[in-house]
Amino acid sequence: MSTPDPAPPVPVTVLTGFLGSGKTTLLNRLLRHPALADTAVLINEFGEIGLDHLLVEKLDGDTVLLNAGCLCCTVRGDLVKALRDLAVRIEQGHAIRRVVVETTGLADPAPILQTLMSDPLVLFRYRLDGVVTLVDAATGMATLDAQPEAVKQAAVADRLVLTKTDLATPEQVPALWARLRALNPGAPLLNALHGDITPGELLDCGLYDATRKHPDVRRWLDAEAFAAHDAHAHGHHHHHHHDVSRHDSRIHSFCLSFDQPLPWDGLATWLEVLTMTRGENVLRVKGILNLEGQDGPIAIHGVQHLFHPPVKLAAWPEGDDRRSRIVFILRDLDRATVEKGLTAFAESARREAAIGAGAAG
Ligand SMILES: Nc1nc2c(ncn2[C@@H]2O[C@H](COP(=O)(O)OP(=O)(O)OP(=O)(O)O)[C@@H](O)[C@H]2O)c(=O)[nH]1
Repeated sequence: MSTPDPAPPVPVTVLTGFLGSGKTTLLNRLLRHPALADTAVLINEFGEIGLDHLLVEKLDGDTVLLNAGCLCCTVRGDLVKALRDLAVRIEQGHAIRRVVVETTGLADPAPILQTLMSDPLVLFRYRLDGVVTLVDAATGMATLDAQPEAVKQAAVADRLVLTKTDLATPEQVPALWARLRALNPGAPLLNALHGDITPGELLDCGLYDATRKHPDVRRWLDAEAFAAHDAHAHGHHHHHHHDVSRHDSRIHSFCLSFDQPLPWDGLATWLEVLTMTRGENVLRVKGILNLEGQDGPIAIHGVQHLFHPPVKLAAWPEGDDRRSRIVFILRDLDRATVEKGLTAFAESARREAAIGAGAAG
């Protein structure tokens, strides 16, 4: 008798955005939607008394308050515990099809993402679906100027949502869009007035969904968006060069693509060196790889010094695009340095393999 297949991992959406950017408002609206039936909400509160959980309507046994402050390890410990407890309830037959983690406005999303990549039980039961970052249209510009954490939240997002456009001036919105686009070319820019948004725009943007036939790479890692942004930025170089703020200019978001299959040895060694030496500046890396000696694509995903175990995908993306594409969101590390390092490690691994083959033959 065969054992039944384990339940598919539950998608986790991380909802972030600066203080008062409208996270609770949006979450309340979303939770009313049928697409979010059976969603468990975890709220990571900053401060002694969590008020947000009182504001999340439909509060029931599946809303857990993580009253942990913003110390990274405390947050991680509590989040692991909450996710483990939830996993037990799922096992007992409790219908939970999705998890939303609402972070405090001051939070760095990195430890939350890392939790989803490093705890064995969490890795088994859950998959990161995406990071949704809310930006207040009226105050967003000033917040991005003053708060490096807000810049980081916007840079690592899979979906960017502009809120409170009704309070913004007609000039503020396009200026903010341009700034967010420059920080994070790959994330679709959406609008939510008073939290009103279609769930489909925010959810299911992850890649690790084994149930899909073709991985929806474009939803997960929009390499074309980076190319379009590069072309646009170069065309307008002289116009927006001068108004890039100090925080923004530290962030480098770009996509490298490789036509030839890459040697895993070289790439893995290089990633290890990168995360060991510059881990705190690796805000996010995600990629789909065509590796030498592998038939199918491999997905990689990392945050700071932690990488999710590489995932073998069942098929190449639609259109059979077999190029390796890696998106980098880095601080104080530019494209040229990364490209040079990666290429050098790949070439050296190829040389070693050739020598090894020669010696063997
Ligand atoms: N005018 C306007 N107000 C909004 C909009 N979205 C949210 N708000 C209001 O903005 C305030 C803050 O919204 P919240 O949803 O509490 O924001 P939050 O991000 O959860 O706040 P923190 O938990 O403090 O970080 C509330 O008074 C909302 O009613 C919008 O689109 N337009």
